[in-house]
This record gives sequence, C-alpha cells and structure tokens, in this order.
Amino acid sequence: MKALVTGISGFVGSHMAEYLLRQGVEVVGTIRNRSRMEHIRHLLKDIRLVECELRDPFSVETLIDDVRPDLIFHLAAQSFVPTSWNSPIDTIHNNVAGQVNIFEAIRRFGLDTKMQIACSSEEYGHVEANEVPIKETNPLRPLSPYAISKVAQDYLGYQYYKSYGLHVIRTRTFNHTGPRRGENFVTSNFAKQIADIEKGKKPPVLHVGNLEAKRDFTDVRDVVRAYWLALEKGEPGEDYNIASGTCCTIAEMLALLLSFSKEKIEVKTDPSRLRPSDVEILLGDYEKFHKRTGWRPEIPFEQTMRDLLDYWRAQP
Ligand SMILES: C[C@H]1O[C@H](OP(=O)(O)OP(=O)(O)OC[C@H]2O[C@@H](n3cnc4c(=O)[nH]c(N)nc43)[C@H](O)[C@@H]2O)[C@@H](O)[C@@H](O)C1=O
Repeated sequence: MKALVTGISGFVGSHMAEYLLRQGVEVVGTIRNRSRMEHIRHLLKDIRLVECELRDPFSVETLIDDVRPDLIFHLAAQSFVPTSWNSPIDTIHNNVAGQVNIFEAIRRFGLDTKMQIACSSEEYGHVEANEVPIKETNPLRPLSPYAISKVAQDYLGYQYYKSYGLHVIRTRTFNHTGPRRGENFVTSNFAKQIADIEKGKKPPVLHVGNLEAKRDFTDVRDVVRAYWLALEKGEPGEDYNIASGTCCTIAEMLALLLSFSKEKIEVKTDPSRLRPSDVEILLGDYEKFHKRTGWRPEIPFEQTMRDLLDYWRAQP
C-alpha cells in the first residue's frame, strides 16, 4: 500500500507520515524547494520525498504518474487565517488550484486512489448560539478568505465525486494542536512565549489577541488517526467533522498553559493580533464520523498542551 502525503514537511504532514509508517504503509511526500525539513528529518530514511509545486499542473501530473498512490492525504495548504487577509488571492489560488491539479491528474491517469482532503471548521464561520454543536448539515458562513478557500476545496471534492466518481472523503477538522504546531497558531504561540520567558529570552509579558473566541481543540495525533480511518472506512463523497466535542475560550486555554509554569507572567493585548472578523465559537459534533468509523479522540487536552509546552521548552 502506497500513500502520498502532500505537505509532508508541515505540522500535520509529519505526524501523518509517522502514523502511516507505523501501519506499514510506503510513504511518499511532496515538498517545495523552500520547505523546512526539521519536522521530518528523523523520518528521511523511511520516506521518499518528491519536489512538487502543487499549483503547477505539469508538476502535479508528473508526480501522480510517477507515484501512482493508493491513498492521498492532501494536507498541503496556506493554513494561517491572518495571512489570508493579507494575501487573499494567493491563499485561494494556492489551496484551490493545488487540489484541482491533483483531481485532474488522478482522472487523467484513471486511478482509483482514495483521497482525503483537509477541509476545515472555519467553513462554518459565523455560528448562532443555538447552532452548536456544529453538525455537517450546519450552514456554511465563511468569515475569511482562508475559509472561502476551504469551502471551495470541500465543494470541489463533492463535485469531483459526483461528476467523475473520484473517491474523495472531506474531513472538516476543527482546531488541532500538539508538538510541532507552527508558532503563528494560538496554542503554539502562547506556549512558545512562555518557554522563551522561562529561558530568559524575553521579558515576562505575554502578547495576545482576542481571548473571547471559543475553539474546539483536538490533538494532532488523534487527527491523523482519524484521517487514516476516513480512507479505510469513510463513505466516498461524504463530509465528516473531526472534533473533540468540547470547547474552551482562548483565555481558558491560556490559563491552562500558564498553570504549567512557575513564572509570573503579565498578559497584554496586542491590537495587531486582532482580526477584521473572528469566528466566535467552533464546537463540533463528530457523531457522524464516530458512527461510520468508531473514532473518538483519545488524548486529553491537558496532555496535548503539556506536550506542546515541553516541545517548545526543548527547542534551542
Ligand atoms: C480549524 C482552523 O483552525 C485554525 O484556525 P484559527 O482558529 O484561526 O487558529 P489560530 O490558532 O490562529 O486562532 C485561534 C483563535 O485564537 C485567537 N487568538 C487570540 N490571540 C491570538 C494570537 O496571539 N495568535 C493567534 N494566532 N490567534 C490568537 C484567534 O483570534 C482565534 O480566535 C487553523 O488551523 C486553520 O487552518 C483551521 O482550519
């Protein structure tokens, strides 16, 4: 069994590769010339890397013809919401074109590859108080260019399944974190600031944005297990929420992180961290996915956050 992981050098990609290797699967991953290798350096002897620009149809066709994967985990994306405000077209082009190129190449070579596409809870966007927990049937009211790009990826998955019978599973994953999370994202950003304060690298002031938002966090190691199950047991063409089924405010998440440290830390709002519009609440219902695959999140949030802080403490 051969799996192709797009964005293998990223946060989720590196955990996905580890999980697949444990299943005895042959792993091929895409990188770009500017990809950083630190998350997958320990895997290099066990995986094959192919340089590929997913936005370029020729590059993708060559990749798919060469690899002819049984499974694709399509994780590569511009995934940071604030970047999408600054470069909306680039985010939309990157996320949408990459996926269309993969679908078209799979079609061209007539492959029966099973594909998981990484959609997002951001697609739900504005959610009314009486609309939680969010089911797959909730309306999509995207609030950022990033969210728009994910709605497009999601519906393209549906359309290519309906039009051409491609085996596509759409996973709508809520926030996820754990070791190696990029330092821009809130959990990692706060954990890194605490670790830097502990190391004496920065004064004991922690900068924050909107602490009122509510998010549903799952451990990345539970998420990659869900992606595997999505292709093993998911129904082609379907969408599935991947979530923990609980949520907390960003302030509560910060309080948890601070409770792991002995430092006295002042918390300060940095207006540049506030967004033109922020999704107020994301709380997912993963019952549909559970019924189909038996998946449940297993790693407690407290453990995830301890592991994340320890990850940053161990960085030079
Ligand atoms: C499901 C979804 O999950 C992620 O999107 P996100 O929710 O935007 O993630 P985040 O970690 O950037 O923000 C979470 C919340 O935290 C608030 N917040 C407060 N203070 C800071 C702060 O200082 N930095 C950041 N980044 N956020 C802050 C911020 O305003 C927001 O309300 C991506 O993986 C995305 O790819 C995805 O698909």
